[in-house]
Order: sequence, then C-alpha cells, then structure tokens
Amino acid sequence: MTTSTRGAKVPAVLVLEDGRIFRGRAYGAVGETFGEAVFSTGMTGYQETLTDPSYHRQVVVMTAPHVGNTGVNDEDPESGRIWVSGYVVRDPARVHSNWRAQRSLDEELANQGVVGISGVDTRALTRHLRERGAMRVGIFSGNALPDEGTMLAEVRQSSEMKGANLSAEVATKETYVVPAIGTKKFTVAAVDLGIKGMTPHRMAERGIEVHVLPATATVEDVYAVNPDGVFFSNGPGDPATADHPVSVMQAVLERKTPLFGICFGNQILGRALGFGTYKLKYGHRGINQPVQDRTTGKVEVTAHNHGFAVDAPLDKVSETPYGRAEVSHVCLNDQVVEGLQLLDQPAFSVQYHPEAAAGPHDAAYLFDRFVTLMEAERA
Ligand SMILES: NC(=O)CC[C@H](N)C(=O)O
Repeated sequence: MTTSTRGAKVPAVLVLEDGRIFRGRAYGAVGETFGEAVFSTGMTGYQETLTDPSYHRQVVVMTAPHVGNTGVNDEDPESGRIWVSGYVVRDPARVHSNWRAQRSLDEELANQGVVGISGVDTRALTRHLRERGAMRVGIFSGNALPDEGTMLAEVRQSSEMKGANLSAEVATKETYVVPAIGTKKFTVAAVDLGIKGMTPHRMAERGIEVHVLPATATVEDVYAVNPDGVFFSNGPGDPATADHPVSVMQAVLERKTPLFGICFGNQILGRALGFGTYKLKYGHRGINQPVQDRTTGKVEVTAHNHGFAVDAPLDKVSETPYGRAEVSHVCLNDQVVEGLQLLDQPAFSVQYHPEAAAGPHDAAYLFDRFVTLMEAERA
C-alpha cells in the first residue's frame, strides 16, 4: 500500500474551447497540454485506456468518480506508453491497493510526463461535452498560471481532431512477429494503425502467427509475408485522412484474401467500399456499450473507443465494387454502424473492440469468425 500526495496542492485549470472553465488540482505531471476533450464511461480498465494508442491527442475525462484505486502494473498496458494527451479525474485514490500494483497512477502519469487534473466535477463536464459535443481543451497546472484569456486563446490555436492523420505517429516503425501460441495454423499480416497489444494476442491464442506491419506498409509488404488473412487495426485520427490504408485494403479486397478490421479498420473498410465517414457528436468510449449482431439478433455488451463512424445504410444491402455489403452490427444506444460484412467475399469488420482489454469478452467470437474465413479459404 502506497500513499501519494503528488500535485495535491498545485492548482490546475481545465479550459474548454467554448470558454467553460473548471478548476482543480494538478494530477500527474505539472505543465500544460492540449487535445480533444472526450469522456470514457469505463468503471475499470484505466491502464488499458491510458495506453490505447487510439487516444493519441485526446484528453480523457473519466466518468468513474474514483480513479487509481488499484495502482499501476506492468502487465496491463496495451502499448509501450501512455498515449492520452491529458487526464481528468474527480477523486484520485490517495491510497492504492492491489496485489499486482507496482506504483501509483499519479506517479506513473508524472513519470511519463502526462499532465492531468483532479478535483473536477466530471459529471458536469461530461454533461457539457454530451450537450455541446467533443471539443478542444487545455489543462494548465502550476503555481503561476496564465490569465484566462491567454489560456483560451492557446486552446483555440491547438489542432483539431477532424482532419488529423495520426496513425504513423503511433504505429510501429519496424515489422515484428507475434508467434502463435501452440501449433501455428495461419499467418496474418496486421497493418498497425495504432494497434492495441491484446489484438495480436487474441489471434495468437487461436494459432495465428501475426506479422505486425507499419502503417506505411505497401500491398507488396502485406503479401511478402504470404498471409492467410489480412487485418487492419484500431488507431487514432480521422479516417477521412487514411487514404493509404484504404488503397492497400482495396488491393486486398481485389484478391479476395480473408480480411478483418477493428475500429479504425472498420472505418477503412467503409471507405474502401465507397461509404463515407463522419464525426460523431461526442463518440463512444467505455466498456459498457450495447451492440446488436444483426445476423443472430444477439446483443453484446462491448468495449468502444471511437469518435468517428461509417455512414452506411442500415436498411438495405449495398452494391459495392467488391460485391454486396451490409451493416452487420449496430449500437443500440444510437443506431450507429458498428460492423460491416461483405456477402460475396470473406471480409468483415467491427467498430468496437472484440479484444476487450479492458471490457467484457462477449465479442471474442469475431476472432473465431476470422479463423473460420481463413479455414474456408484453405479448404
Ligand atoms: N479506436 C479506434 O480505432 C478509433 C478510430 C478513430 N480514430 C475514431 O476515433 O473513430
């Protein structure tokens, strides 16, 4: 059990681009940071949230009121570092206690230079974002802060999420291989647009050797690994900017290689098929979102982290250059497209996170579906 009072007495201010201001105390590193203000409704899994590369350039507000209780360990991160650009909590744990804990959350944020703020009325902030939409934000902490007008001007000069092309900033620069666990059955080329560590692990558990390729990988790079299937990962930024992975995916669809995409990968499949993408008002982030599989009618409780979505018709099968396609999954909160599948070739994707980490495992069957497509191709 460790106690920490780091930053507890240093003032901090959160300034939204529309001029609303919340005052609190420094949490984690002291300094200033900018990003898109978004909220996550996950009650658990803060380490996985912080280290998900899809949160690059986002300031995450936790709706769970008490954060940090179980400290930080070196097993749960989804990547090699924290990616959120800022962190907002109401009541940080002063005492953490868990058999796996190695240090406190505010120590970890400080070590990694992540500026946060605590003591914020996160319920009021979340309601504000829900009503006005996700927007730019700045967190400023320290004993001598700029005046409000200066802070607001800095927030309004910071970059927007719409139009941001960020995959190359978070993805691996070099290809690496995640070996199959047990007998190797298949090889998959996984295009890393900001991949979470649990995703190749879920494939490895099913006998897949995963070659994780940089976001800049070409069609030749993909086929150089002689893949049984091709995967496109989650990742940060605006899918409207992802022209390169869209063209690589179109080449994969041409060849009818089994294809699976998660989150950003679903948006890329949407674009590859000719659908548009758009920015949601405030997005879906958390581990408690109800999604219906429209093929089976079953409802899954699922993990989400997306601010954009695919604009595809829910009520009809669409003709695309790669055959017929339909919306396979839909979010029951707001009818947003949560999955796509092709009817004439082995390709599908989901907007949410079947790998969980954090979150329920209801959607793990989608990895089995990918295996089934690869088996059918081989038969
Ligand atoms: N987790 C993801 O892949 C997110 C995809 C995209 N950046 C979005 O916000 O919608």
